[in-house]
Amino acid sequence: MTEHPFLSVRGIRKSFGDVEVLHGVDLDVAAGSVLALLGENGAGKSTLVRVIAGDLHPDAGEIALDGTPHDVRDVATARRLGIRLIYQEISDAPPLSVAENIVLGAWPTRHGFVRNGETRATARKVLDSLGVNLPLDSPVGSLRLGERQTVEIARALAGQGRCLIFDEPTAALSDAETERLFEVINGLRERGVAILYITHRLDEVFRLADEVCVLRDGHIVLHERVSAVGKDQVVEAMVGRTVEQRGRGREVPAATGDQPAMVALERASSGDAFTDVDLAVRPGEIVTLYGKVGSGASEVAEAIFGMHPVDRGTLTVGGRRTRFRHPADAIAAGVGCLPGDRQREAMFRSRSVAENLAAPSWGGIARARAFVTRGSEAVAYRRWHDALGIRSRDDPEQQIWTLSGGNQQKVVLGRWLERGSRVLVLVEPTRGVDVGARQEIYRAIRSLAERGSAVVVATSDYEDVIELADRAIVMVRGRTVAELTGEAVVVEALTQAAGGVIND
Ligand SMILES: Nc1ncnc2c1ncn2[C@@H]1O[C@H](COP(=O)(O)OP(=O)(O)OP(=O)(O)O)[C@@H](O)[C@H]1O
Repeated sequence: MTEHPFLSVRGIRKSFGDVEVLHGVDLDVAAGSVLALLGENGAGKSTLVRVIAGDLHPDAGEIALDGTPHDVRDVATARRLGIRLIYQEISDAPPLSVAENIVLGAWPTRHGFVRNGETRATARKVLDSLGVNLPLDSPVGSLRLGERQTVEIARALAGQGRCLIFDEPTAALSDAETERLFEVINGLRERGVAILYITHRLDEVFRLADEVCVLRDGHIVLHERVSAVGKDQVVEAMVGRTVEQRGRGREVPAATGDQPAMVALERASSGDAFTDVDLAVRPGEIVTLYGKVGSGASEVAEAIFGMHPVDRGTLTVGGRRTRFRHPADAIAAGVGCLPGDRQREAMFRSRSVAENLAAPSWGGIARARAFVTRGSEAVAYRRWHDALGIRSRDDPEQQIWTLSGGNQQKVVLGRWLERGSRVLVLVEPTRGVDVGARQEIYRAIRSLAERGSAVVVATSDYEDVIELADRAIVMVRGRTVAELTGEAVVVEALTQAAGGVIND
C-alpha cells in the first residue's frame, strides 16, 4: 500500500527447528514515515526485525531498498545499506565517551591514531542535527537510559542510517524522556528516514505513526494508514477477537478493613532512592505505587523484598518488625516478588519453561530448601501456560530463552502466582506484555488478592493502577505526593499528581 517504499520486504519465512514463526511476511516502509508494528507476545515481531537487520537469516524471501534487492546476510551488510536496529537493551560501550560512542567503529584515524578533535566534531554535528545537547566527554555509562538511547540513535545517523528500527523503545523511559524521543523521531521523519517502530502501546501508534501494521502468528493481518483505523480494529486484528477492556469492580473482602496490615512501612527511607514512605497493605488488598523512572516506586516495592535496605524507619511483615538483608530473608518470611529487571534477577535462563514456573524461589534458596518434582512442574506448567496464555511450543521442556520477551515475562510472573505468597510484590507486571495478556495478568493478580494475599504493585503505567488499585500511592522523586482510594483512582488524578511536581 505504500507508494514508493524505501524498505520493501517480500515473502519472508523463518523457522526455528521445525516451527515456522514467519509465514511469508510482506512489509513496506516509506522514506520519511513511521510504520508501527504491533502484535501479541510471540507473534514474530522481533524475529522479523532481526531478519531485516541482518541478525537472523531468513529461510526464504527478499529484502529490497529503493527498489533494489539485497542479500542482507549479516549485521555489517545491513549497516552498510543504512539499516539500523536500536535494541531494547542498549548496546553501547559504557566506559567510552558520548562522542566515541557516536562514532563507534568508525573513528577517524591518522597514522593509526584516533583523531579526537574530529570524533568530537562529528558527534557534535549529529547531536545538533537531532536538536540534543549531551556532554561529549562524559562516559556513556554515566548517562540516563533515555540519553543513552539518544546516543544509539546518533550513532545510527553518524553511520548514514536511512532505515531505523525501534523495538519497544519507551518501555523503560520516563514521561519526559518519551517526549524527547518522540521529538527526535519526528525530526528523523522530516529528514526522510524510514522508521519501523515496534510497540505494545496503542496510544503511541496514534500519536506517532503514519501507518500501522499488525502481525499475528507470523502473518500480516492488517496494514493501514493510522488515520483510517480505530483502536478497536487494531486490537481485534492483534488478538483475532474482541478484547474485554475493563475488568475492575473487585470487592475487597469486607473483613479486611479491620485486619492488621500484612505488610507495612513507616517513615521508611533507603539511601537516596526514597524518603519517609508510609504504606500499609492488608490481606486481600492491592496497593499500587505509581511513579515514573526515578520516582522511587519500584525501589520501595523492592525494599519489601530485601533488594534495597530500609536504613531509616521500619518494615513490618505479618505483624513482625523485620530487616531483610537479602531476598532470601523475604522469601522465608512469605514474600514473593517480580522484580523490575527480569533478565538479570528473575529468570533461570538455561532452564525450561516448566522449571522456571515451578522453581519455588531464588536460585540458591531453591536448591537448599526445596525440592521440585517433575510432577509439580507439570501441574504448574499446565495451570499457568493456559491461564496466562503463554505462547510456547506447548512443551514444558522448551528452554525459556527461546520464548519471546513478553512470554518470558509471563512465565516469571506465573511462578509467583503459583506460589500464592501471602505478600506479593510486583514491579511493572505488564511491561512488554500485549493487550490480551494484560487482562489475563490483571485477572490473576486480582484472584490472588481475593484469596487473601496482600499485593503491592509498583508501576509507571496508569492502566495497571486503574485496573488493579484499591489504593493508589503516587510517588515523585522518592517521596509520596498523593494517595487515592477506590473511585478517586482515575487517570486525570494520577497524572496530575505525578506530573505536578516533576519538572525535568
Ligand atoms: N532462538 C529461538 N529458538 C526457538 N524459538 C524461538 C527463538 N527465537 C524466537 N523463537 C520463537 O519465535 C516466536 C516469535 O518470537 P518473537 O520474539 O519474534 O516474538 P515477538 O512478537 O517479538 O514477541 P514479544 O512481544 O513478546 O517480544 C516465539 O514463539 C518464540 O518462542
